[in-house]
Amino acid sequence: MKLKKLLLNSSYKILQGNLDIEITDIAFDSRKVKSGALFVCIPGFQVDGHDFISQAVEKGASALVVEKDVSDIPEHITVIQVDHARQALPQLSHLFYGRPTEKVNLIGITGTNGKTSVSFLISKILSTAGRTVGLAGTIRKQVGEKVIPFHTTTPTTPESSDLQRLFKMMVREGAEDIVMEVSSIALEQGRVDGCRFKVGVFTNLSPDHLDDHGTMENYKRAKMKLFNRCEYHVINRDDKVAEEILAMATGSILTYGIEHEEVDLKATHIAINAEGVRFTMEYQGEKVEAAIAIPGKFSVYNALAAAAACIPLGLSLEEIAKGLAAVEGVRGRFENVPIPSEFHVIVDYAHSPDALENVLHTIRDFVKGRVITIFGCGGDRDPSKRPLMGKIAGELSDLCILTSDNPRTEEPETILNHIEVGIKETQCQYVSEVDRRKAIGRGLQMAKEGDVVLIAGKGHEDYQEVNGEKMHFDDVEEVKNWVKQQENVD
Ligand SMILES: CC(=O)N[C@H]1[C@@H](OP(=O)(O)OP(=O)(O)OC[C@H]2O[C@@H](n3ccc(=O)[nH]c3=O)[C@H](O)[C@@H]2O)O[C@H](CO)[C@@H](O)[C@@H]1O[C@H](C)C(=O)N[C@@H](C)C(=O)N[C@H](CCC(=O)O)C(=O)O
Ligand SMILES: Nc1ncnc2c1ncn2[C@@H]1O[C@H](COP(=O)(O)OP(=O)(O)OP(=O)(O)O)[C@@H](O)[C@H]1O
Ligand SMILES: N[C@H](CCC[C@H](N)C(=O)O)C(=O)O
Ligand SMILES: [Mg+2]
Repeated sequence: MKLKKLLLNSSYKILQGNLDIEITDIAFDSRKVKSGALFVCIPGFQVDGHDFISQAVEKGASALVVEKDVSDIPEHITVIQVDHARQALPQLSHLFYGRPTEKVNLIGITGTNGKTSVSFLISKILSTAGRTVGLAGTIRKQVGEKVIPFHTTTPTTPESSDLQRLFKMMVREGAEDIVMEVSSIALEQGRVDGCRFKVGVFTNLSPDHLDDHGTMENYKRAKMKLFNRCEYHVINRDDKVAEEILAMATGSILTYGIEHEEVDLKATHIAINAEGVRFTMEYQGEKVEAAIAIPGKFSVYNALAAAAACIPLGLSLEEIAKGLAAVEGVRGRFENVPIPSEFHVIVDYAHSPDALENVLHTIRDFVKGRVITIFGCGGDRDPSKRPLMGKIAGELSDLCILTSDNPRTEEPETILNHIEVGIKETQCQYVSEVDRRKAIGRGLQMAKEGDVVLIAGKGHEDYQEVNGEKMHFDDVEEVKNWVKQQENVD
């Protein structure tokens, strides 16, 4: 595509060269530049893309988008200057990849907890109804049955040009609907600018990512950015910030909830047990029985969010209930690990105070024996959540084992000390064991008939990140290995 066409909707200054050149690719990482590419220089949090111009040129870039003044660029390279390179990238990419989001129903989910779960539920409902669905989120990116390979460091919501490329690929593979998680960081950085959403879903808001956003107010404002670019807004009206979102919503509104009197989609007659939840879905006077094989009140909320998102896509309540019934669970989300023992083991991705509290309440509702919680908190992430999670785990468990969860560049012991501050406010017995494998072994060893062992924080993750290195580690696999070891000892 000609550079001139790519710049159609942008304001820019030509520093050198001409716009009548063919662009074959868009890159924001100099290491991935291909011959004929447009290299967009982004000043990042770690390094500055402008410092890698010579590498991009060596690799064959034919044009640059910069926001700073640059010099000594070879004459044959066209250089365009914009105010904000990261903000220019989505618009350029949207045009370069042929406006893919205008060819599908794009459904975006934002909120502190439940994005991955709700996106899986929506995708299951739509695929059960016979539609081809694209899915982009934390666990994987896929279209239909095809998993799209991505580097392990790719964020939940990829950078805008990766995202638009992914959308194009999904459209080519026949996707009619694309369901994606939209993180607050992505909204803040404009990664979804240029996307046209058919439906935007808000699940809930509770403290997390305060290291990135500074205050809850900023965090909330970032989340709200999804709701000025959607045709339909699906809002959890039981959440305390729902009214604020409703007040600024620009499209049609569909609310859901359990407690609030005035919602469009309501769950009543809720029955929760260790296997899952059953409830009645009520919408505009119509009632349908629904069930989903993931326990917890939060599962009812996730099912309602998914159901409400599918209504503007033309699905009936019966089709929605059929899709929910087909859900077999989501990897690492309240995942029951089958073991030949008289106690239960649950692996869950709860890594925020609110998520941990929800999961532990759910377990408390059905546990016959004790609750043994094994968890930690991520390094280089919001330290304010550590004592809060310690307190919640202490209040709702009989025994806690504090351990490592991606310490990254921090000392694992320091993180555990922060968690201890909160757990010490409770009566709960606890031990600290930085080695997660040993911690899991210890928890399982201590478990007796009727107990539930919760291994929280890593869910689907298959690595432990220490000092920039990701080593293979999988909580479910660890439990299975422990079982094998016991069998060998016996
Ligand atoms: C904090 C954050 O948002 N980081 C993202 C951000 O990085 P950055 O701005 O710091 O980039 P940088 O490393 O300083 O590099 C600046 C520029 O120079 C380029 N570069 C760099 C090196 C080089 O040799 N050549 C080169 O051209 C880079 O490609 C980049 O364009 O932009 C990068 C390019 O898109 C992302 O890969 C990176 O995500 C990192 C992997 C990350 O950890 N992100 C997390 C925090 C994240 O986004 N998480 C959210 C939230 C998850 C949740 O909801 O819980 C998510 O959506 O996943
Ligand atoms: N609706 C909900 N409300 C509160 N907690 C929830 C909800 N849904 C799931 N959880 C809890 O939060 C954890 C993370 O859920 P999920 O992965 O769906 O959220 P997410 O928003 O995608 O998280 P991330 O931002 O890390 O990608 C689950 O393992 C569960 O413990
Ligand atoms: N999207 C979250 C995931 C956290 C998962 C937890 N295991 C951790 O490493 O803190 C983040 O990157 O902050
Ligand atoms: Mg997620």
